Amino acid sequence: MGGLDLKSYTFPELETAVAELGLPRFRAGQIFGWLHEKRVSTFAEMSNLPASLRGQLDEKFYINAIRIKKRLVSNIDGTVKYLYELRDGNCVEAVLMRYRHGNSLCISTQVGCRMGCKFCASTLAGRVRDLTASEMLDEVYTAQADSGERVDGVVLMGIGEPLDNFDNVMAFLEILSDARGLNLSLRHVSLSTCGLVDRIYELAKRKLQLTLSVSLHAPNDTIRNLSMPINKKYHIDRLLEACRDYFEATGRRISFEYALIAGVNDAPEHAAELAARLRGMGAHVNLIPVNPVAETGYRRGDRAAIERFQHELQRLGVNATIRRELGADISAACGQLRRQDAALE
Ligand SMILES: C[S@@+](CC[C@H](N)C(=O)[O-])C[C@H]1O[C@@H](n2cnc3c(N)ncnc32)[C@H](O)[C@@H]1O
Ligand code: SF4
Repeated sequence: MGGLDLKSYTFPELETAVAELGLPRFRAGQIFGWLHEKRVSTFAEMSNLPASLRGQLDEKFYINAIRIKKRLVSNIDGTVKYLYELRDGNCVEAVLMRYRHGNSLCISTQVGCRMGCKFCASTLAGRVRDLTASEMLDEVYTAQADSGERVDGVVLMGIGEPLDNFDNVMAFLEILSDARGLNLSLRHVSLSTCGLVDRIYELAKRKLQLTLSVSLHAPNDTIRNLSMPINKKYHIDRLLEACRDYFEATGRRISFEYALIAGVNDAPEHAAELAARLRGMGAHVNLIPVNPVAETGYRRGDRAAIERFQHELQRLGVNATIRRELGADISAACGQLRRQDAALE
């Protein structure tokens, strides 16, 4: 087995690799199909390739695979949380959610996270490494194979900051949406970021059809500085400027995530401040009652406070919804994912 990760190659990269091996171009299509349509795990299974070529591939490349180390199923709503073990023994989590309009998989993009948001379990032990494109693809392929159901949408909202792993995430999206593979339209993909401004400009240039979600969680710098260290580098005004640029460049509306923390950011005046900042952006605000993480000490307000916040935003002309909670009994909600099984720690 070779040392190069063939499943992470985009189709054009695979065409180049095939040319370098002195092979005819059509081999690239065959190999890509085996990896991303039929999703085989060994070169031996690529039955329409000559044995000599399979041997050649095996010498130079490997086919990534991940293993389900643990699967938890919610008794409330059937949500499934997977603890996946990667080739090097590191673990990440993914969550399969079933909605009326189809199945959505929330995937991890890094082993851990270095962004340090105070309310988030994924960052508690820092960042170990980025995930490769093939590992992100395998989160999807493995959930599909295990559940026997198609994944209709993917959200990059698990462990990690996707824009801190930019190149691998871009390769992942290219392969995921390739018609020769899973062929999942980027219109069914949401990428969530804590707000890496430079990368938002970079992403805008690509004009992808995905939905960008920005984790805002505060109406001003004073509050945001307390819980999100990234805000010290990119203040809210700079972040929202990048969001406006993104909207203009792509025509895609941005969704803002706002986790309501009791007594911190959930007063009606915070809603008014938020509405004033988002005016004219066609923005959608997703309100999330902050999820409990033992180490954080943050608590959510009661339902009435959350609804009051939503109504205030709506009254001021900002579209706002309250996120439906899935998998509450298996710690599968936003910010509760870890790179180790909490029960095993
Ligand atoms: C875990 S992050 C991963 C994606 C990216 N790093 C980000 O921050 O947007 C996904 C979403 O969960 C939110 N989140 C983190 N901890 C949370 C908590 N305890 N309660 C509710 N949402 C939380 C994040 O702010 C973000 O909107
Ligand atoms: S909320 Fe996102 S960026 Fe912040 S620590 Fe968690 S995973 Fe990282």
